[in-house]
Order: sequence, then structure tokens, then C-alpha cells
Amino acid sequence: MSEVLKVDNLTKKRGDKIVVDNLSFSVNKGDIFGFLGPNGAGKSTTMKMILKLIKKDSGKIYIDGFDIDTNFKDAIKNVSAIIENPAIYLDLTAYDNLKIVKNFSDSYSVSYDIEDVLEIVGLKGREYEKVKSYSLGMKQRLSIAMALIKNPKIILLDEPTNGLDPKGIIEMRELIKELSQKHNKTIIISSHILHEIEMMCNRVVIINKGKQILESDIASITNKNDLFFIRTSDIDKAIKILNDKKYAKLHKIQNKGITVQSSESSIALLSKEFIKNDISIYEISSNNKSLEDIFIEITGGK
Ligand SMILES: Nc1ncnc2c1ncn2[C@@H]1O[C@H](COP(=O)(O)OP(=O)(O)OP(=O)(O)O)[C@@H](O)[C@H]1O
Repeated sequence: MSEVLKVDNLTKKRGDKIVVDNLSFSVNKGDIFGFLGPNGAGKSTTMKMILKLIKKDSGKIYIDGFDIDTNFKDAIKNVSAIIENPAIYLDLTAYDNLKIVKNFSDSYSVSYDIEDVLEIVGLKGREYEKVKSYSLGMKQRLSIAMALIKNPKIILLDEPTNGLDPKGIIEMRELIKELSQKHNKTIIISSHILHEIEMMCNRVVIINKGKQILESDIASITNKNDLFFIRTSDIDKAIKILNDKKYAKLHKIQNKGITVQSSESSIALLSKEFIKNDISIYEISSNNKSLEDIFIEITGGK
């Protein structure tokens, strides 16, 4: 996997407060990378430093191998970003907005055609309407189209689903996945919505008060402990059977059942064993930790 973004010991002070504190992480080509943290954690500040919109105090940032301090022009041509409210002319059509961006991006060697980006974001057929008549979701998709025009390798999205209704959120999620899978973009999404990150991203970094708390694959966070809750007619008998098995381990005895540590295939074996021994099973559910559980644990519930 090749590294397209490397953030190394990044630090930023605001007055005497350290708002980004020695942050290091890297993003690989093709990642949908979640940048997660509660309000005020330092996500936007970090994104702005990556784009050199604000100055860092110390640390290094490399985009596609280019150091933003010494080779910003080569670095930044690989990145597009939607941070805060993107500049869209509401009195112009989507097509005209894209034309303006296209004119700016013509210095980039392989930029997309306007028609292509309209197709990708699903605004084909609506491109000659003034943007002020668009829903928030359509405006958001237009801003992605504008970000896509220069055909960047990386797209930074700051809270991309903020303010969208459920339909808009689903469409945005699908679009982001499509950009990664079909169009080979690396996407970095900042968010405080854990569920969103869990559903969209393959990797995540969690920050709190400017400090990095965790960098990990989503899968290894949520599948670390294969725990299953089993509600049965006879807990004592179930425990006795379980204690004889090597493939599964009793984790906890609960009110109406037991939590068992085991793989998925072993839980299937265990349930057959229970049934063979006349133990009725009323429920088996995966009791794995969600990203939300992990987040609450490491940020102290705030
Ligand atoms: N222009 C500024 N001047 C002073 N302090 C700032 C400025 N911008 C941000 N901060 C402070 O820096 C810290 C990090 O803010 P930042 O906006 O990066 O957090 P965030 O994780 O993006 O949060 P949110 O989700 O609320 O946008 C906060 O304490 C914030 O108050």
C-alpha cells in the first residue's frame, strides 16, 4: 500500500493552548480514512494545516511524497478539499459553477470534463438549474463535483454529512464509497459521527484535545473481541457444556444468559451442542464493541 499522506509530529498552538499536539498518522492510497474526534478536538485545524490554509508550529506534512514546506505546488495538486462552507455561486447554474472551477484547474494535466463529474455525483439533468433551487444534498454533491474537476488523488471532506437529511446522508455515503472504489480516490473524512465513520471508512484516527488516541483499521477495532451473547433456558447446564469445550470461553454470566468469547464458526458448533443437550436457545447476538463503545471508553464518555 503506498502512502499518499503522512502527518508527522504536527503541532499547533492557539495563544498558549496546544490545539494539535504532536499528531502523527498516515493515509494509504485507496483508504477511506476517518478523522474522528469530539467538537474542538482539532480536526479542522489539522485539515487546514494539511492544505497550508493556516501555519503549523512544528511537524511535517507530506502529500504523495511531497513536503508541503519545500514543494507545496507539487503537493497540493494532488488534493482537493471541502472545508466549512464551500464557495458556490447560488445565482449561477451548477454547470457554470463547474466551468469556473474548470478554468482554474486547466493547468493540471488530467482534469475531468464537466460532463464526467456531473455524471459521477448524480447531477446530470439538473446542471442548468440555478444552485439556489438545489437541496442541501445536491449542493453538497455539487461541491464534490467541483472538488473532483482537477482529478485529485486525495479528497478531504470536513463533516460531509452535516445538516443532511437521512436520504442525503445515504446518498453522500454511497457517493464517497463510489469515489474510492470506482474512481480510485483516497478520501479523508473528518467527523464526530461515529456511526458514519464505522459504515464508510476502512481506517480511522481518533483525536481528543489535539492528541492522537488511536490509529487503527476499523475491522480490527470492531472485531477485536469476538463476543456473543446467548440467552438460554438453562444457564447452569450451558456453562457446564461450555467449560468442556476448548473452542469457546465463558466471558461473563448475565441476567438471562451468558457472554461467550469465540469465533463465528465455533459459536455455530456450540449452539448445536446446546440443542443436542436439550438447552433451548432464545437469542444469539454479536456483542462486539462498536466504534462508539471504543470512542466513549477512550475519551472518557464525553
Ligand atoms: N481561529 C481560531 N482562533 C483561536 N482558537 C481556535 C481557532 N480555530 C479553532 N480554535 C480552537 O482550536 C481547537 C480546535 O478546533 P477545531 O475547529 O480544529 O476542532 P474540530 O475538531 O474541527 O471541532 P469541530 O467539530 O467543532 O469543528 C478548539 O479549542 C477551538 O476553539
